[in-house]
Parts: sequence; structure tokens; C-alpha cells
Amino acid sequence: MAAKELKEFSLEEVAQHNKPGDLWVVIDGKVYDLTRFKDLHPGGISVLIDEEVAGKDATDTFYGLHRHEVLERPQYKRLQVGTIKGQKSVMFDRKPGELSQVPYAEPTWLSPGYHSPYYSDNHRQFQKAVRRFIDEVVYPDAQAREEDGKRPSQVVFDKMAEMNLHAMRLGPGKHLKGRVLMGGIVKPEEVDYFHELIITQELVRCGARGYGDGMLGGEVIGLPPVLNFGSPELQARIVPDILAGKKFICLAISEAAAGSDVMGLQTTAVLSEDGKEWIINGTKKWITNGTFADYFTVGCRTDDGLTAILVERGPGVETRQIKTSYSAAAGTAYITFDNVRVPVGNTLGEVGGGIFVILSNFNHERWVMCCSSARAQRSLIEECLKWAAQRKAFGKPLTSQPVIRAKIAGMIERTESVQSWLENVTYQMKHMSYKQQSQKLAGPIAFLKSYSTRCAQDTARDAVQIFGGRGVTKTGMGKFVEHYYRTVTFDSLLGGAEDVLADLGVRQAIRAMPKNARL
Ligand code: HEM
Repeated sequence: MAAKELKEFSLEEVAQHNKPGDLWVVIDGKVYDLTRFKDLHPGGISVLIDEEVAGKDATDTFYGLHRHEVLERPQYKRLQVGTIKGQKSVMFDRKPGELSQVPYAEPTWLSPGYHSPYYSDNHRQFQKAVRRFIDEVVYPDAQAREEDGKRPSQVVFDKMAEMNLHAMRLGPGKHLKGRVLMGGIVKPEEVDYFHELIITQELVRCGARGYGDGMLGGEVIGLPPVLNFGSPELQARIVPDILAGKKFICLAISEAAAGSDVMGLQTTAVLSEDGKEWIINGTKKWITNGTFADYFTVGCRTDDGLTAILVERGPGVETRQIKTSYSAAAGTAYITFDNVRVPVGNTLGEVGGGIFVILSNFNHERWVMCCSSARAQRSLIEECLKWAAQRKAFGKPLTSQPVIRAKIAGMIERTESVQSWLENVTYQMKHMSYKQQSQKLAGPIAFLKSYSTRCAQDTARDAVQIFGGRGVTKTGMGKFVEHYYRTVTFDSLLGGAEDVLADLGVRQAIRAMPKNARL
């Protein structure tokens, strides 16, 4: 269909169309004919036929009540009949692939005129490509799936696999060897933890927490034990399909009766009489991606203690969805293992050495969560700054209220401190072996995560106060704030609850105290 021809009007011409039967308004230099739409308008008719709105430039009023994206929806776009002579439309929301110009909406290293010791030109080039890819391919699917609760679309997994993003989400390592990464922007041997931080932080900008976990949160925590402790045969059999986004894996540790208390797990693995198979019985709870996983990295109790075993979906494995505060897109599952037989070759690490396998995974998992929490808090700053600037109360923008500014100050201070600390820790990771990371960073990462998620909750609460009722409303202006406030607790629980982690950090410090240190 040919595009509708848009005429040019003067404000005086528009002013003639100010009655219910002939109703035009101007928003951002564009003229809309709302005559037929007024009866369908979710905000009602009366607000549109108000004498301050009908036939007038209602730009400020409109942006005080709607997100810009409303005007981008096809059903509303077609209400436009013209433009205002000599006036250009200037408003925009997010431009795919581009950096935001809102202050503090980007980390310092991405803000024009600022510097950072951590990022190279390659990181910058990589960030640009990842942002464009995520804005174009992932963001629309994230919004749609968050809404309908379905898992991320296979076509998105496939496209991410083409860029080898699933592999890169596991950080640097030999699993990247021979792969073309992000169209060749970065060579496998050049990848460091800052590249991984970039992927995680860019994904978080989708503002869809359940979808974010559905987007292979299970792989990020479930596959490293296979890569680090699985036999070469097991790796050759299952890893390629997982990195290609064709098969899915999850980490199955927590149980209804044991969360942080990993030693309290009750799922058992017993050797068959011929010693060739494990027979597994038990249950697992809150397992991210469990509903659609093909493989399960399972913590089991064996005669010698705790053993990690890779279980494949098959007879005796049942998964069902748990309804959580975020969308079903995450595939959070309750799992039952009922006499599930698994070849002993699927053992990950030493029999009885499961605690080491599980613990060695935690640092990376928690660090990924810090990357995501820092970025999500930053997105809220952008939401709040925009809202406070465009929303008027008592005849003035919200930004003119000191209490609002004080809340925004707190948000910015917290977010900047979290990101700076995160970048420092990431730099340490980049220069340490996996073993050194385990020895030296368990404490700092535990502190960072505990601090990040406490900051996140303060920021979520402040944002809701700034948005008022809209901060608890699932659609409209405050939809990302509502979403964040509803889901922020996930970060503070998954991978270790706040108090447990803070305590872990102190215990690590106490252990490292010199025996002869005195006041
Ligand atoms: C092209 C013109 C317009 C379109 C397409 C439109 C569309 C919508 C939509 C989709 C909503 C539902 C909430 C949301 O998704 O954000 C809404 C709500 C609303 N609209 Fe409009 N609208 C238009 C113009 C206006 C104007 C000029 C006013 C002037 C007062 C207005 C007042 C309202 C109000 C008061 C609400 C309820 C807001 C809330 O619940 O927070 N709308 N509109």
C-alpha cells in the first residue's frame, strides 16, 4: 500500500478542528486526526475534547501521560494526517544501536568526553555491534515474550548462535577456539571478561528480567561445570549443540528443603549393581530454564559426599513450571528425578568432589549477576530522569522538586559506585587464572553482589516513589519501573542471598588475617 501523503498545516488551520466530530491535535510537530479514535482512546474522550487539547499543540500534555512508543505503534501512526509547516519533529525514545544522550544513562566509558583504563578500541567496536544486534533482534522478542510468558523464540537463539554469542557468554576460554565471534570483530584469543560484561549489560537493556533469564541463564551457570570438569567424550557429545542454541542446559542444585545449604541436598545418586550407571532420585526447585532444558547439571548426594552429574532429559525426568514474580519466559522449574539412569561417564569432576565443582562456579555466576544488576539500575536512572523532566506537577516539571532530585542523586551515586567496583573486579578476573580467581575473588565478588543488590532495591523503591501509581502499573509510562520493582528481588536471592554473601566476604577476610597482626 502506498504511504499516505502528509499535508502541511499551520497551527491556525489545525485550530479549526476542535470539536468532537472533527478533532485534531498536534504532537511534536505532527498533526493527528483523532475524530474516530477518540471513542477508542484508552484515556477516554473527555481529555481529548478538553479546550486545552482539541485543535491545539498538546505535546507537553501528551508526554506527561504516554511513552513515546505509543506514537510508534502502527495502529496509532496511521492517525497522523500531516505536519506543522516549518516545524520538525524532534522527540525520540531509543534509537536502535545508538547510545543514549541522557546523562548517566550510559557507563562512563561510553559517555562522550570521558575516559576509562579498562576498555580498548576493540571493546568499543564490539559494544556497538552487540547493541545494534540486541536492539534489532532481541529487544522486540524480549518485550513480546515477557508479555506472553513463552520462552525466547528459537529464531533469536539461532541468530545469537550465528554470532557465537552463546559461547561468548561463558567468557574467555578454549570453548571459543575456531569460532567467528560477532562477525569477526573480536578474535577468540582476544576475548576477555570485559567482552562478556558488555554482552550481559547490553542484554539487560531489554528491561525484561524473566526473558533475560530465559535467554540461556541456565547455560551460563549450567555449562561451565561440564566445560571444566566433564570428560572429553561428554563435552564432544553435548557442548556443540548447546553453543549452537539447539539444545538447552540448566544448573539443578537448590531443593525445596536446601537452598544456600548446599551440603543439605537430598537428591541421591546410587551406583547400579554393574557400576556402569548412576540411579538418581530426588527433586530440585527454582531451576532456571528447567522447563525446556535438555540437560541438567545436578548436585547429588552420593556415598562419598556430594557429586555433580550431568543428567539428560529422558525416562524418569519430569519438569513443571513454577509461577514466580517474573514471566514464565525464564522457564523456572520444579524437577523430579525418579529412578533416572545416567552413565557414570556423565560424572562431573571427582566422585564426592561435587562441592568443589559447585563452588568453583559461583564466582562467575555472581559476577554475571553484578554486571546485570549494575546495568539495570542505570536503566532506571534513565527512566526517572526522562519522567521527571517531562512530567509536570503543580505547573512545573518534577525535576524542580528537591525531593525528586535527592532521590535521583542517590540512584546515580549508587549506580556509579557499583559499576566502578564491578570494573575493578572484572579487571582482576582478566589478570587472574581461574584458580587465582577462586582463591582471591570469592570474598570481593560476594561483597560486590550483596552491595549491588542492596543498592538495586533502594533504587527500585526510589523509582517507584518518583513514578507514583505508574510505578506499580504494568503498562504505560512506568512499565519498566513496575517490572524492575517486581523482579529486583531475584538478583538479591539467586546465586546466594545478600546476608549470606556479605557474611561469606567477612569470613574470607578473617581467614586471610595474618596470625601476628595486633593493634
Ligand atoms: C495520537 C494521539 C494519542 C494516542 C495514540 C493515545 C493513546 C493512548 C494510549 C494507548 C493510552 C493507554 C496508556 C499507554 O499505553 O500509555 C492512552 C492513555 C491516556 N491518554 Fe492518550 N493518546 C493520544 C492523545 C492523548 C492526548 C492529546 C491526551 C490529552 C490529555 C491523552 C490523554 C490520555 C490519558 C489521560 C490517558 C490515561 C493515562 C494513564 O492511565 O496514565 N491522550 N492514550
